[in-house]
Amino acid sequence: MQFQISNWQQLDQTAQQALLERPLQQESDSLKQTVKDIIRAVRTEGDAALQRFSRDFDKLQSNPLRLSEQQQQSLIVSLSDELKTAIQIAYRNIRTFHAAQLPQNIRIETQPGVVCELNYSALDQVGLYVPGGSAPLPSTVLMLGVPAQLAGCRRVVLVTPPGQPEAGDIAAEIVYAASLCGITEIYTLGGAQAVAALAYGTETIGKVDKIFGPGNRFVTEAKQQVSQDARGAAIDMPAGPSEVLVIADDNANPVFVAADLLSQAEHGPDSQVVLVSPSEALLVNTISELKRQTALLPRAEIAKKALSNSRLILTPDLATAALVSNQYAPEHLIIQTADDQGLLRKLTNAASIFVGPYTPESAGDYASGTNHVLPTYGYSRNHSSLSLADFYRRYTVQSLTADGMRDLGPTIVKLAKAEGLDAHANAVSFRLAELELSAKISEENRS
Ligand SMILES: NC(=O)c1ccc[n+]([C@@H]2O[C@H](COP(=O)([O-])OP(=O)(O)OC[C@H]3O[C@@H](n4cnc5c(N)ncnc54)[C@H](O)[C@@H]3O)[C@@H](O)[C@H]2O)c1
Ligand SMILES: N[C@H](CO)Cc1c[nH]c[nH+]1
Repeated sequence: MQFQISNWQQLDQTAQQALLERPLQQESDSLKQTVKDIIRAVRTEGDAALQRFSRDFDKLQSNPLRLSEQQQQSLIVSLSDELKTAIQIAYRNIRTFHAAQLPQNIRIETQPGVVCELNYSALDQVGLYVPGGSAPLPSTVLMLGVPAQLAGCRRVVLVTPPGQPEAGDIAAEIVYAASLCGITEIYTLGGAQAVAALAYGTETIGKVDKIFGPGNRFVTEAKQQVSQDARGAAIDMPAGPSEVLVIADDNANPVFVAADLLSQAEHGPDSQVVLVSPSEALLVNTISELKRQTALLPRAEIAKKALSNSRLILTPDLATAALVSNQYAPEHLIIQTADDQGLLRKLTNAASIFVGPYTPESAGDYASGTNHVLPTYGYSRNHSSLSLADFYRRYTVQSLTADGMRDLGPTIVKLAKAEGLDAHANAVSFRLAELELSAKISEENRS
């Protein structure tokens, strides 16, 4: 494994930009076409296409698609009590953090007789994508299932690729986590074809309103494509291959830093890990640790591929390290420095931040309570981490009394005329005329 330290100050702007590019951007055209073809096939052939893709990509000779209640129960009983307890603790913390995010309806009288409301209502049908190509992720079930349960979505569908192709089964941990979240509609299906099935529906799988969840590049691209079609489905965010940026100085422990970098490198070959430091010694010591720890990992081959896309960047100081991080806009940002709080104030673009030597990213990945579904590819510049609010739709309600119309009407007429939209103006002025007439009639009746 070869590692190279790049000196930020010695690079010109173009080289700095190139250093912070994500690894997969160059193959995006062929990826788009592959995914487009898969979506088209699912839309035209339905379940038959799902069976074909399950065979081609997931080595399933035939896919029963829906996991029966009986299969779910037998998977759940196969799980050890210890693992069930760990999943329950994670469920509890995630639920506590998300329950505190309950959105509040607003009702305001903006001026006398003019009442405006902002209301939240739970999305009706949601699809949860739980990755399973490289490793089954029951933690992702909790990150998606807990907010769907708290919001009270009527239909919650879970799709995940089969972990054991011979059996066609999915991991027992996934089914148990789903049961805690009250989810029973589960399909053994992954990739772009699962996203297409959720967005458009097939003979077996009913269409949903919004699709949530992370996934590899095929899943992420499919989500983007279906969200651009009005007949498709909304999506949460582009949550693709995992990435982490660590800012560490001389105070950091290279053993911890290397372990944190590897925790994301082991996700998949297209993950990216970045270390930014003003300390050359820390960079050099972390490289030794990366080599030592990688050799001990069961997923060493995957981690090595991801590490070939890694970046080790020497900056003149921590302030520059913060600028590099803001430019990269990482999904996860870990800071381990002598002045974590001071640095925190300079960090603008990161989806989830982990502060201090005892806060590994793994805490948020599994059990602290925050959501691990996060924007990647630099989208943390303008997208947020998943929260309870994402499982609702917002809508407004308004009501004007006659007095409210009398007061506000002339303003609306002026604005509509200024835009040259006479029908808009008429909708108000006809009412104002009617109000004036009925006022005149009551006046006459009184005298
Ligand atoms: N950003 C986040 O919030 C977040 C959270 C958790 C995981 N992740 C990421 O999710 C990803 C999970 O990826 P994964 O691959 O393990 O599982 P996955 O479930 O996302 O993808 C597996 C599916 O990809 C499809 N596929 C594989 N090769 C294909 C090909 N050549 N052509 C078409 N389709 C193909 C198959 O249908 C397979 O079922 C990782 O990259 C991980 O880093 C991200
Ligand atoms: N690191 C992933 C988010 O990018 C989430 C995860 C699941 N399991 C372990 N980690």
